[in-house]
Parts: sequence; structure tokens; C-alpha cells
Amino acid sequence: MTDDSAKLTAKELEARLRQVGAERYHNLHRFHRRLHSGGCAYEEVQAWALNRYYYQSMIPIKDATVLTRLSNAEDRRQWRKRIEDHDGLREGDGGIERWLKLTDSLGFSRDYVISTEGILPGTRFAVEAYVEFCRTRSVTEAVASSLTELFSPNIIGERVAGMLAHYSFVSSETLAYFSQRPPQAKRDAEFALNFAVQHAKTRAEQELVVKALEFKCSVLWAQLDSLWSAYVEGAVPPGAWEPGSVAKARGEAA
Ligand SMILES: O=C(O)c1cc(C(=O)O)c2c(n1)C(=O)C(=O)c1cc(C(=O)O)[nH]c1-2
Repeated sequence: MTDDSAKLTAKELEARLRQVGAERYHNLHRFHRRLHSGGCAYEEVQAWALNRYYYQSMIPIKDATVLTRLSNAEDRRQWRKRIEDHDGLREGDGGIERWLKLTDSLGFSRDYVISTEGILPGTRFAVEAYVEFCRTRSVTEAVASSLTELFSPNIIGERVAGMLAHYSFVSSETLAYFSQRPPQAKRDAEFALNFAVQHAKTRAEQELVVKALEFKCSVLWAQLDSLWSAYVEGAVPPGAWEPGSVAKARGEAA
């Protein structure tokens, strides 16, 4: 008979977390399959990039929130690299800037993208839920919720290869955001995994770590569900970006 309350070894906890990824990570979502295999129309790729800007732009805000909750200087030194990666060390540098190069290349004005006025409600609520989770749950759960990054190097490899092969309107320059991410994600995921393993002191806390990763998989999944409903099925919610409304997206008078 197994004892459900027995603390897992570090290896067992890692295996549980990897199992969550195998079952729930957003590489399994039908929108990603469509995106990576060349099935998306130009407007669907535009919508994906526009909406994902909000995720990108809120990540350093989420990370700054987590930073304030880390009591150890070495942990903060490690964590703050995440903010530097996204914001850059100077103007014109960093992940957010590289994401904007992608939205530039897809015909959006920067003002429109940065305003986030055209994003889907589902994107907004999912991303806000992630930031709120990291603000209000234990710091161990907040760190553990970033563990989807254990799985992101694989999906990024698949995405870049697939998009370059299938879409003439993207290039390695416009997808430059992704070329920097895999080593950063590997470094960050290693830190987060060690942190979660060391700080989850009881079986109950380990279960909360697993739940945090499940929650984060849902944050990513929900964003893709919203994209599918709006731009594959065509049920664009009121106020969200309408495919073809390029003038508005470019900041020109309609
Ligand atoms: O391209 C992707 O599929 C993907 C996934 C994830 C993820 O799994 O959360 C992140 C990123 N990209 C990413 O670029 C990124 O900066 C990032 C930060 C975080 C996080 O939770 O702190 N996840 C991710």
C-alpha cells in the first residue's frame, strides 16, 4: 500500500512535474499545431502575435512581483535576470523589443500593440490571473508556476522551424525573439525547479507545487482557446482586433 501523505523525493517530484507538462503543456493545443504546421492564415498569425504581446509585456511585471517576495539575495540576483531579459539593459534591447519587431513586421503600429486595446478578453483575463497568482500565493507556488519553461525550449524549436518552413511572411529576423529564449528558459527553469524542490517541505506543499504548474498550463491553454474561437471560428468578441482592419492597427485614419 502506498502512503499518499509521504513526501516525494526530489526525483519523484520532478517526474510528477514533467508528467503535467506531457499532459497539459500548450504544445498540445490545436492552435499551436495549426500555427506550426502552416495551417494558419496570415490574420491568425497576426492575432497570435498581437495577443501574445500582452503575455510578454506582463512577464517582467510578474517577475518584479515575485522578486519582492524572495528573501534571499542570491535568489534575487538570479531572478532579476528574467526582468533584464525582457526589458533589456537599455532602450532598444530585450525580449519585449524583439516581440515588437515581430508585430511591426505583421503590419501593426507599435502604439496599437502597446495599447493592448485590440487583445481578446480571454488573453487579458488569463494573463492577469497569472500575475495575481504570483502576487497572492506562496512564493514557492509563484516560482513553481514558471515551470512551464521546462518545456518551452522544445516548443520554440518546433515553432521556429515550422513557421520558417511554412510562412513566407516570417523570417529568422522577425522571429529573433525566439532565438534568445531557449538558453534563458533552461537557466530559469533549473533555478525554479531547485527552488521548488527545496522549499516544498511537506507532501502537501509539494502537491501545491504540482497544482501551480497545472494552473499555469491552464493560463497558456486558455489564451489559445480564445484565439481559436475568435480567429479560427470567427467569433471575434466586441472591441477585439478585427482581421483586415489594418488601417486602425497601423494607427492610420480609417
Ligand atoms: O513560446 C512559448 O511557448 C513560451 C512559453 C512560455 C511558458 O511556457 O510559460 C514562456 C515563453 N514562451 C517565453 O517566451 C517567456 O518569456 C516566458 C516566461 C515565462 C514565465 O512563466 O515566467 N514563461 C514563458
